Amino acid sequence: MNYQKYAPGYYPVPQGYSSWATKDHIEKAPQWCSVDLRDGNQALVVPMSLDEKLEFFKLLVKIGFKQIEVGFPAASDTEYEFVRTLIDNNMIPDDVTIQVLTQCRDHIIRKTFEAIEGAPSAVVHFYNSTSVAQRQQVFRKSPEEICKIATDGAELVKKLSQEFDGNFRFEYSPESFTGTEPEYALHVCNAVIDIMEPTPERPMIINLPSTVQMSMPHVYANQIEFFHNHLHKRDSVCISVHPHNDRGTGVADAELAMLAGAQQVECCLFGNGERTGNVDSITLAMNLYSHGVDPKLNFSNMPEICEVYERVTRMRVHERSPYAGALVFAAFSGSHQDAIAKGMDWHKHSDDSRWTCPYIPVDPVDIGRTYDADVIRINSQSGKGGIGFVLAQNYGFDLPAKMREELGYTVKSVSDRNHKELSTPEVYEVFCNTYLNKQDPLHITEIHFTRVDGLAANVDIEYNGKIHGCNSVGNGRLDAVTNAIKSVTGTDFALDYYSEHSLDSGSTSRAASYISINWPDGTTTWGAGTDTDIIQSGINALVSAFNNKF
Ligand SMILES: CC(=O)SCCNC(=O)CCNC(=O)[C@H](O)C(C)(C)COP(=O)(O)OP(=O)(O)OC[C@H]1O[C@@H](n2cnc3c(N)ncnc32)[C@H](O)[C@@H]1OP(=O)(O)O
Ligand SMILES: CC(C)C(=O)C(=O)O
Ligand SMILES: [Mg+2]
Repeated sequence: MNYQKYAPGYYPVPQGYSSWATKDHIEKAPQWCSVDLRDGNQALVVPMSLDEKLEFFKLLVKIGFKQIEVGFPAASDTEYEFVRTLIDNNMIPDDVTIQVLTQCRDHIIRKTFEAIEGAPSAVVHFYNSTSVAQRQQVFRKSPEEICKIATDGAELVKKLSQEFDGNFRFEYSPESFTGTEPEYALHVCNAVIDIMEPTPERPMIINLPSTVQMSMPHVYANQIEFFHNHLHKRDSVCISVHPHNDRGTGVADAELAMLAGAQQVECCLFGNGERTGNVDSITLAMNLYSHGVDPKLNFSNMPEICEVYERVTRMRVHERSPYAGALVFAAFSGSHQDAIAKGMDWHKHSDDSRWTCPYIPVDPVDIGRTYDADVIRINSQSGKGGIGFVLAQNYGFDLPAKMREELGYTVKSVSDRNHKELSTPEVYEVFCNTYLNKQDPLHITEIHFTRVDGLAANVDIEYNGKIHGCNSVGNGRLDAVTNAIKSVTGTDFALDYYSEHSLDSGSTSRAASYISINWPDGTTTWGAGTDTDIIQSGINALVSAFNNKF
């Protein structure tokens, strides 16, 4: 790889434009502008059909976008028809403004106005490339000639906005801004502002795209602050950013730019868009949300958003896509699971309403995900805490700590041996097969208790296929049965641990019991039992613990 072939292609602003760096918090949501239906759409292998665009538009409205770039009407019949369909069928809610993109070329601008004629509220977004590379290689024009493309475009947009019926506002982008000298880009933008004559009542948008991301995010933020300080009619101009993600820092670009004075962010769901995509609206909004700032977008039904997005764009939401991916709340590793299970429990019983659960930046339930299916996932990296959590959450078994540890190793080894994740029912199956109500080689077929001095038990025990009748005594029922088992089997062991809890609520509730017994050779075995009768549940646990020795 010949790194000498490359050099930085960006143009930093002079020193003195980084006061944004003293801020560590974004205080309010920006004006969001979805560019899913334009920048996102133009990057798809198969652009969306009219019906797909309509469905996506409705999804964006439902999420709460108030400004939606709906297309590039001059690009194709579908794009044009889509815009006309929205307008002609009154499908644009009163509080939503549509936006359309056009190059600064006469026939394309005219076609764009035909597409939006009669729109209740529309932003005409016109652009031309200003970068050094495009001036040299694509347009082969001087800086002033390139500036004239912008100002001619602005003149025509302004003229047609007075000729066509509709309520129009304007956005201008010096496209390839990040490859443009900031002073020159500022000169072009100010020339456009001077023509459009925005007012505080009818502001225009100056969009500073990182068309191709070329620098680290702080360089971009400095550029935004430079514009914030030097744009004409600043009180009548909304600074917008439109970060792409070539260097993988689109979110950082947008966030630092907001600190530096950007008021609008153009973005796409799941970071769809040209090449590596546009900045991801979900990450940006949820980053605000997770800091306690109202993002003004609603992602409470993330599974539905993923489903519609994947179907209409034919793209895939990556498993690690922030906040939305299938695995972003999943913890496989033992120490994470342990901390999460304890954190969840702490939150259940704490008065502190703020979410601080370890390893999970937002409560999955807030965005329509579930704890059991999404959070604790079991494989060979898992630990007793997580495995215990899965059993407790889904089946109500609250295992004693030592037993949980033993089950943990058993479950891990099954996953390791089979080289696969274990589903919740599979974890339960391992628990049942290993501990629950085990009947072999010993099984109690009949049992009667009578109270004398202490407790007497008359027990029929099937052991290794043979039935043995036995009378025994003890200081309680479990003790009497323990003595009967010892006498029939000729073994010696000591009851070490016993606990029980109810499994379900109501009159027919079952009890779950856990018993460990110590053996003369120093080993310990565990068993679990269930029954509607609490005594029988304890006996089942005892028998299981006994059987686990053999
Ligand atoms: C960074 C971005 O995302 S910008 C948006 C990009 N999106 C798209 O291009 C999708 C939609 N585009 C299209 O469907 C087509 O490109 C159309 C319909 C707009 C135009 O189509 P065509 O005229 O056939 O082709 P094309 O786009 O290649 O035109 C290139 C010409 O436009 C000029 N041009 C390109 N962009 C601009 C602009 N913003 N302003 C003025 N002129 C421009 C080029 O210099 C070139 O000029 P030339 O004919 O003198 O060589
Ligand atoms: C049209 C412009 C804003 C664009 O998409 C870009 O520069 O990335
Ligand atoms: Mg773009």
